[in-house]
Amino acid sequence: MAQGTAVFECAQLGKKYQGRAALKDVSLTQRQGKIYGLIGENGAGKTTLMKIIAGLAFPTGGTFALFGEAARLDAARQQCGFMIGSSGLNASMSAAENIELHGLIRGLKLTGPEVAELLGRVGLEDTKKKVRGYSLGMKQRLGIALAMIGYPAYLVLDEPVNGLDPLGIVEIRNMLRQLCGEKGMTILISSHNLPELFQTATDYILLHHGKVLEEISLPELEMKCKKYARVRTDEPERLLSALKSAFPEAEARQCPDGAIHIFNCGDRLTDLAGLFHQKRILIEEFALKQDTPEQYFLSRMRGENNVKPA
Ligand SMILES: Nc1ncnc2c1ncn2[C@@H]1O[C@H](COP(=O)(O)OP(=O)(O)OP(=O)(O)O)[C@@H](O)[C@H]1O
Repeated sequence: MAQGTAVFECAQLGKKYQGRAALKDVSLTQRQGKIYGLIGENGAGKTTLMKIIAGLAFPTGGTFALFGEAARLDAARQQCGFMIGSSGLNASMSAAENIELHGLIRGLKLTGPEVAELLGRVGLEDTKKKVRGYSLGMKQRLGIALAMIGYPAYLVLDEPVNGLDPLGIVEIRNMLRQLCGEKGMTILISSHNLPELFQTATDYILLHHGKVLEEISLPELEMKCKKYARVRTDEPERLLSALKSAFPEAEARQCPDGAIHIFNCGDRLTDLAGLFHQKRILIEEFALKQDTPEQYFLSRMRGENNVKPA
């Protein structure tokens, strides 16, 4: 599959449960070879979107396609691997037996070395131990291995690092990035572990109350997380006007608490302070700040807007 080909596309996708909207007008395109981080608060609609992709829930509005196929979705799903909710582990079987069984369900008769390779990728030993004796982290690793059977072109993982210890999280992150590079897989991951997700995903989708609030690539996110000046004044219009003439490249964002965040002013903070002094604009707060990706998404969810200097 060519780099950049659309793996998943949806338009105005909606889902209502008993009349209550879980997804509203979601339009997205996910392209081959990228790792998408799906972010959102509890109840934002992340699992619902993944379930629709997997065929475990049905949309009540809109359209979607997998690998360009909107009609024969079952066939398209043969190229996908899913870990959503309880991953269908058989507690009375070993990890290898679980993989063999799920392989057969998917029409694949896996060889011993293929099973061992999958177990190795997720850091599980090929023991006879039954899954019922596994820790949460081991079950999680096995769930990821089951989704990876046959190395699908599109891997959808709901909270894959949930229950893993810090070392396990790093191992799974490295493994997913390796798979993406080595096999050209496209991966969709939801996670509440944002610092971890920011080290894994190449692109981010922010869901909020069932809507896509933002789609952003890692370089764009890094740009958004650059340094800014936080200024508070009771003369915001005069400040924005002075800013426009002296710093046309500056971008100002008004926060709900009344403060103005000024981006693209680089290292010219002293010039900025000098400008406000010269224009006799009373400044109550003036500080140099830098958002983390987490703070950036939180501020988006709180509804902070960009305002152009007037
Ligand atoms: N089977 C269902 N029946 C009724 N309502 C549901 C069902 N599944 C989800 N919902 C509702 O749909 C909304 C979105 O839920 P969803 O599980 O998709 O969110 P989420 O972003 O995955 O949340 P979390 O981070 O808590 O897993 C929530 O309000 C939830 O209560």
